Amino acid sequence: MPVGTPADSSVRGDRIPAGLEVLVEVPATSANLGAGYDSFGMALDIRDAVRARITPAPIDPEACVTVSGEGADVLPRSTAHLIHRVAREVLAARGLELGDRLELEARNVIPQSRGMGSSASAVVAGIAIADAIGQAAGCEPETAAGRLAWATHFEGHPDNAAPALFGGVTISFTDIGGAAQSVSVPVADGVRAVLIVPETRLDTAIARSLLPETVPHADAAANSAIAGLFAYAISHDPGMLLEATVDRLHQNYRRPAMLESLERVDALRAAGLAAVVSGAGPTVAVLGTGDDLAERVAAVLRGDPARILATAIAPVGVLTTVVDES
Ligand SMILES: Nc1ncnc2c1ncn2[C@@H]1O[C@H](COP(=O)(O)OP(=O)(O)OP(=O)(O)O)[C@@H](O)[C@H]1O
Ligand SMILES: N[C@@H](CCO)C(=O)O
Repeated sequence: MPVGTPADSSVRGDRIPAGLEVLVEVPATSANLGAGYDSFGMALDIRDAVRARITPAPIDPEACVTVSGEGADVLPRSTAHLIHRVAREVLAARGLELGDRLELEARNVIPQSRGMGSSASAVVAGIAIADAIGQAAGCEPETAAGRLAWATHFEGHPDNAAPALFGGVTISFTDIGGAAQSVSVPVADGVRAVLIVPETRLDTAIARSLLPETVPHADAAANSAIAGLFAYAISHDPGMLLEATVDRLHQNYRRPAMLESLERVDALRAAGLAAVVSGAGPTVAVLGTGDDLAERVAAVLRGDPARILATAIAPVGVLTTVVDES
């Protein structure tokens, strides 16, 4: 877990300006992208927005978060809310205690528990809010590596967090020192994504519990070749994306938990479209080119009730605006 260093060791909560307002906008993400289990990810042009405010006086810790849109009926309104919890923990590591003065207003559009990185987006929002508050209190900005380390600490794996932080298509890995790192891969002109989002939800923890402890060596070897091919196809030759998105590590093991999603993947791939399970599912992502990609997907899935969302790959990750420095 990273521990940010205050620029001045006397930095404490009383240095946080009352009235400070920060707006963060975080993209949805699609992880794995076929062969890149727990590694590949891409940012999507769909964003949750969170406004954070430092109140002049302490507020009720049971009612310090408002939520509209996705999850409004289930997410906590208290300091137990994921974004609140992340922001407080990151600030505490910098010696900054908020003392019940952080108010959040979340406007959510990213579908939750569907494989579109909603939890990573919430974690990244908390990290970005903490960083902006920390800087207003005199701390150094968090480094890119520090942000990714924090996100990995909360998420357990960096594949969704990296594109939510940095945008585009990312390849995350653990470096030889044991730290999460990521690199950005250029995306060839015209590559876009179509998401097929069902009403059903699947908890990532449940999807992960279906994976075996070990896989056959032949599968690992084939998967590593395809993972390398993906980096080439997405950046240089999108015509190879169908070949470059074959997975042998996770999708089939998870089939029992999302039969319809895997049927969609099979049907789309049989029609020549590069379809994969998005993250831990049950959303399906299709990568390809052409203005008519969504129509081609819809033609294969005719009569399917799942929502079809056409989106660009977002070139930038989380956006932070200090609205009022007070
Ligand atoms: N905007 C949000 N604000 C607060 N908590 C959230 C938010 N979005 C997601 N969460 C929390 O994360 C949980 C969903 O996480 P989960 O990892 O199961 O799915 P996901 O992140 O949408 O999918 P995936 O990781 O496969 O892309 C929600 O049940 C909720 O607890
Ligand atoms: N790589 C992760 C993404 C979802 O968090 C998984 O497939 O479980």
